[in-house]
Amino acid sequence: MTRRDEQALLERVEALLAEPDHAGHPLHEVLEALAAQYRSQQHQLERLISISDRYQQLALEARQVTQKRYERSLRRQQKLSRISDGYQAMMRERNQALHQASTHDPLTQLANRRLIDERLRQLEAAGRPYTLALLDIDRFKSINDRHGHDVGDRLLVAIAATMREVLRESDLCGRWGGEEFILLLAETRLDEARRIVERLRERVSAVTITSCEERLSVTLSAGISEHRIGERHLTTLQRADQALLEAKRNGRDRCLTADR
Ligand SMILES: Nc1nc2c(ncn2[C@@H]2O[C@H](COP(=O)(O)OP(=O)(O)OP(=O)(O)O)[C@@H](O)[C@H]2O)c(=O)[nH]1
Repeated sequence: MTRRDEQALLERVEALLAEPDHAGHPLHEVLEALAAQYRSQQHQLERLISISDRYQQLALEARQVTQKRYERSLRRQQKLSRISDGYQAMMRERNQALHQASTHDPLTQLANRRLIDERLRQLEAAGRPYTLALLDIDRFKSINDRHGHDVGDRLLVAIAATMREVLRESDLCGRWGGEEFILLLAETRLDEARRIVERLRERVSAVTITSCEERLSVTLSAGISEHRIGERHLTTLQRADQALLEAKRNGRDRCLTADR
């Protein structure tokens, strides 16, 4: 029976009870008590339902407040983590830039003396074989004197770019001084190093830049030395330097290996 049916039945009972003809009927009193009992129960049930509805409403509101608070705090955390990510990325970039600046030459972007020194020490400590070459641009002063320092700089940058192109990933090329470069060829014997440096010398001599409609190019002299087991890298460097001096004395635009 639905609630509506129950209500209709109760109304019928109450209507019957209200009829004067039924007053004094033996069932009148019992039925009246039953109807009153039913009304009271119905009232209590409605109160319970209303309390339960209010409780559910309160629980729903509490859940919504908690949900909103949670979403607000989540948005705040997401914003904080975006700021922190951005900050970390900026720090990473700055660290990389600092590392690049401390290990590379600002003009040519080649490795600087500090990085080359570090690699030489590492190779020496690890006992790994290597050959190194010192390369010096020939008569570079005359380029600066005739065309100015800026043109000299452009030529240095073009030469450095060619060196990067010619060399293997594993080779390290650095700017050793003003117009002097160094190559560090790990796991490379003297003969192979000589071939590499010769190729580099030819490629550098083909590099040209234009200044006042004049095409400028230069040549390179190089001294090559293979590291000997147990010797300090400074000694290897000194031999390469000697070979470079010899190359200059012998007319430049050439590549000499140190005596073994
Ligand atoms: N443009 C420019 N010139 C530089 C730089 N560093 C050094 N130099 C110049 O390089 C020239 C080197 O001259 P020198 O040492 O006399 O040697 P060179 O004229 O190359 O002659 P050789 O080495 O004997 O063949 C000098 O004029 C320096 O000023 C630089 O960063 N930029």
